[in-house]
Amino acid sequence: MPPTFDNRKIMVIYVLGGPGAGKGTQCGRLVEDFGFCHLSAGDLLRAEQNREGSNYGDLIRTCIREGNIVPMEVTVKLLQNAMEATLKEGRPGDGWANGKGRFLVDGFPRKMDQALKFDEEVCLASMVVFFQTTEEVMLKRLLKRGETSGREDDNVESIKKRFHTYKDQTMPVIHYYAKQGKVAEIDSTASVEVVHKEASTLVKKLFAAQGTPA
Ligand SMILES: Nc1ncnc2c1ncn2[C@@H]1O[C@H](COP(=O)(O)OP(=O)(O)O)[C@@H](O)[C@H]1O
Ligand SMILES: O=c1ccn([C@@H]2O[C@H](COP(=O)(O)OP(=O)(O)O)[C@@H](O)[C@H]2O)c(=O)[nH]1
Repeated sequence: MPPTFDNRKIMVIYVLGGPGAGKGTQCGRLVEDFGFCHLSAGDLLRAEQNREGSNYGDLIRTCIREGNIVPMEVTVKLLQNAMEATLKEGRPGDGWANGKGRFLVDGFPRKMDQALKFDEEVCLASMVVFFQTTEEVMLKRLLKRGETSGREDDNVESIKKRFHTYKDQTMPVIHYYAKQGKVAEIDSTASVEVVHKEASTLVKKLFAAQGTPA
């Protein structure tokens, strides 16, 4: 089966990094700069978990609390549906009309099976932006976020499990795309502003290389 989306019309950038590395924050800033559609796999899963009538609520809740990866079929379908809905809506004037669009896919793929399935059945990513910092920094940020996020996984026990899953399952994905020359690494230890400048420069370079207007 050919991929659902045509890479001549769709640009996808994967945004990866450990839990609390700053993926969501930086995606928000890049949306302001470039008008991307920001799709957070974690947010889509949490919305599905809370959707009345969902068959996956309990499965997603348990996986998230335990820091495990939800079976790929669920997440890939949610992303695919969200992309289709966005493209159908269209946002003329923002590079979205006529089935064209650009997406920041945040926190995905975090396991090899997801990466292979999305590449094969949905579309290829142009680049992986990889936010890298220490576990110490991530732990501190997540505990602070946990004071207000209401997230069931922003506690020490779940965070430790998420770190383990990240090293065990997600780092191989980053190595896989690095071998394809697609990974751009950014040290996200610095302030939001400093990290944002670097991320923004990277995206501009990608647009220039692809002949896409910023
Ligand atoms: N560069 C930064 N410096 C300090 N705090 C940050 C920075 N980037 C993000 N944060 C904060 O750290 C927490 C985790 O960031 P978030 O973007 O949610 O990470 P992720 O999506 O990678 O889990 C949030 O509370 C956010 O406000
Ligand atoms: O493709 C994905 C993305 C997220 N998750 C689950 O959602 C949780 C939270 O992910 P999110 O990206 O929202 O937060 P982060 O851990 O990066 O802070 C993860 O620990 C996983 O349990 C998943 O199963 N598959």
